[in-house]
Amino acid sequence: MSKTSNIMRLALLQLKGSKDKVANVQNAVSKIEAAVKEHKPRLITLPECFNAPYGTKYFREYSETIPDGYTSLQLSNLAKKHQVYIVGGTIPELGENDAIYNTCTVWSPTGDLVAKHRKMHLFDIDVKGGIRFKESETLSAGNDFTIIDVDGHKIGIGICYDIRFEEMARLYRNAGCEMIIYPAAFNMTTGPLHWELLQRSRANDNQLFVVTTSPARDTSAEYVAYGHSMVVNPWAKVQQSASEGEETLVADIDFSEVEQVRQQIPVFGQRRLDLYATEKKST
Ligand SMILES: NC(=O)CC(=O)C(=O)O
Repeated sequence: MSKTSNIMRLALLQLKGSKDKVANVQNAVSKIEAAVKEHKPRLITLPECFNAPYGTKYFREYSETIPDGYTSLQLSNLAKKHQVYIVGGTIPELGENDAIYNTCTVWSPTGDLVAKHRKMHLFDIDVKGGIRFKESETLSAGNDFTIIDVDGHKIGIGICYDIRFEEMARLYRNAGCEMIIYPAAFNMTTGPLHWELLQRSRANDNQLFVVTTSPARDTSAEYVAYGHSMVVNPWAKVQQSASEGEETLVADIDFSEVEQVRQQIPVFGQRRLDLYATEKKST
């Protein structure tokens, strides 16, 4: 698709969550409706695990099939009704052979499912005195990279822990991406340490926009999300950041900044590919 404009308005919906799936989805519906009415975004992003509690004991219980499950149908209808792209955060997906995935769905303005990204790197950490989490107890990992085209701009999709793996972001850059969107739920241990650092690092490594959308922070929840949904520009500057609560962050993206930084700091062409390379293995 050829580039129709360098300017794109995003709405990042930092949403509260609960153990009530229907209430979670209906909250997303109302916030999407409000964002469209007030801001007319081209693309809307939702948080990781926005329709369910973020916890290994909940994933199977809250899982649903894609694209015919309840949450998918709601997002598809909204995308078509408002003629907007929706990067639908993530939901627990019931996949083939009864496997469960942490999956991001992307809906076009015609309501079609144009991409489905399954979290490639499962969040398995054990920080002493901090947090222990082991997605691999119940989830399977995805094996595919996901790139969408919005108005001629290639956008990579990753999910939360995927942001820690610079090879993935580099491969998106190598494929021509100007932005990477990560629905993500960092926590109160790793959030203060790494949330902004990782986004600015991936943006700087690859001279592209990095966009993250977190759940709102709920200190009564079993998993307390960090919040601070963010847009980082290709200069690795934080363009905009939400706070901790439920919030809609509206950002006007100027993709011409990507070319500007790449021309002024031309690291991509200066790589010593005679000595090293970042390569995608065929699966
Ligand atoms: N929750 C995640 O997938 C990742 C995370 O919180 C971290 O990397 O820290």
